[in-house]
Amino acid sequence: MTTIRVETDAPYEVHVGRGVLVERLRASLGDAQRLLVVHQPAMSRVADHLKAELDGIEVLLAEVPDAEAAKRIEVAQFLWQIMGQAEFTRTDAVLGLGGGAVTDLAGFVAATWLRGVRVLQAPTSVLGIVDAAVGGKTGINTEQGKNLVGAFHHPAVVVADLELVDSLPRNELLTGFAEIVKAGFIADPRILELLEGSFDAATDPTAPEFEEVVARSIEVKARVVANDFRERGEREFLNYGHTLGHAIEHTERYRWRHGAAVSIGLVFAAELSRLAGRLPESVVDRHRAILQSLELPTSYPVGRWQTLLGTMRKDKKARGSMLRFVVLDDVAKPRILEGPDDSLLFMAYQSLAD
Ligand SMILES: NC(=O)c1ccc[n+]([C@@H]2O[C@H](COP(=O)([O-])OP(=O)(O)OC[C@H]3O[C@@H](n4cnc5c(N)ncnc54)[C@H](O)[C@@H]3O)[C@@H](O)[C@H]2O)c1
Ligand SMILES: O=C(O)C(=O)C[C@@H](O)[C@H](O)[C@H](O)COP(=O)(O)O
Ligand SMILES: [Zn+2]
Repeated sequence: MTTIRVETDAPYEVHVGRGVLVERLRASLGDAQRLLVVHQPAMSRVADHLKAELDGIEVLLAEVPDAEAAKRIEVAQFLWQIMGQAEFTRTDAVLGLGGGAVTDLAGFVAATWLRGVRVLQAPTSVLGIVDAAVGGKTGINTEQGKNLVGAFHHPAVVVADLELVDSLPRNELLTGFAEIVKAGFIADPRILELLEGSFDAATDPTAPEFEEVVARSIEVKARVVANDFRERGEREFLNYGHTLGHAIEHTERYRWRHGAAVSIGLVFAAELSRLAGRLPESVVDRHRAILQSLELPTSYPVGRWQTLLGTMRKDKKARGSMLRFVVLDDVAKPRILEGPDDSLLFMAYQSLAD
């Protein structure tokens, strides 16, 4: 088992290993008398197993709709209702069991119930393990956009049991790699070398290369959120590729996976960096080559620019009417580009055409 400590004002550990779920969760329950397990349909058998194993505590199971359909106020309301009926108190705890959509939702419900109860995160997708479950950003979507309502709320522990990843479909596993590629370009070039060295090994959950890219990505995230939990500076770099990525998810009515939209967003941000005179073309090409080797999309139909631009104006990095983007000066040299000309943005968008 690998353990990575996140040194925030309320430090916690991220455990990654096989068969570690029950034991690590049990060790982190503290004095909770009730545990609300918020899980995706794909995790219902694991949730039943947890209920049987965690004796001495009342375990409430709440299955929520799959993927982004869970990140809605109606689903949060359903969970608040269960907690109210169970007389859930401040010593009780919530567990997010599933992909990033569920860890975001469970974290949000824990952050808001009684103004904050403990949340334990058990991510089961690659994306959830390397990114969503770590760092304490929680939230839900609204009609207007992605993650527009949420709270910063540290998890008490993150337990990533790689045995659960065995059932993750291959395409879902690969979309999670968009965030791994992001971590490589903003902070850790070794991740990119490992991916380029052998895509097969790096994406095989039983291979040491997979464990290394996963651990390195978590370490990138842990370092950044320890320095800047509330995103007043450096944490914005974790949003590389997300300004357009989130707008695509919204425009596509959340039928796209986050990782697929971020993949296109990464190419857009790299092209914007190049057009702004910062990044050599070779590094932009490297983005495309790595993402395409992972079977992730790197192009997007032209003709949706005005809708996407309107949605990007609601991005959390915007200040008033000024759009702000994470760009690169080089690999591992992220910067903020403030208020680029619409014409520059449009040129970057046009470069996404097939
Ligand atoms: N809070 C953060 O810092 C942060 C970071 C990155 C992404 N996110 C959010 O995470 C979400 C994306 O996460 P995701 O890609 O995991 O999507 P997801 O949670 O929708 O999961 C993707 C699919 O995989 C299935 N699945 C998950 N684990 C499985 C398993 N072990 N076996 C079989 N099926 C499994 C799910 O049921 C779903 O159908 C987005 O909402 C995104 O905004 C949040
Ligand atoms: O943890 C962060 O900070 C990130 O930006 C990580 C992103 O991968 C993640 O998708 C996050 O949910 C985006 O946050 P948002 O603030 O842009 O909604
Ligand atoms: Zn993301």
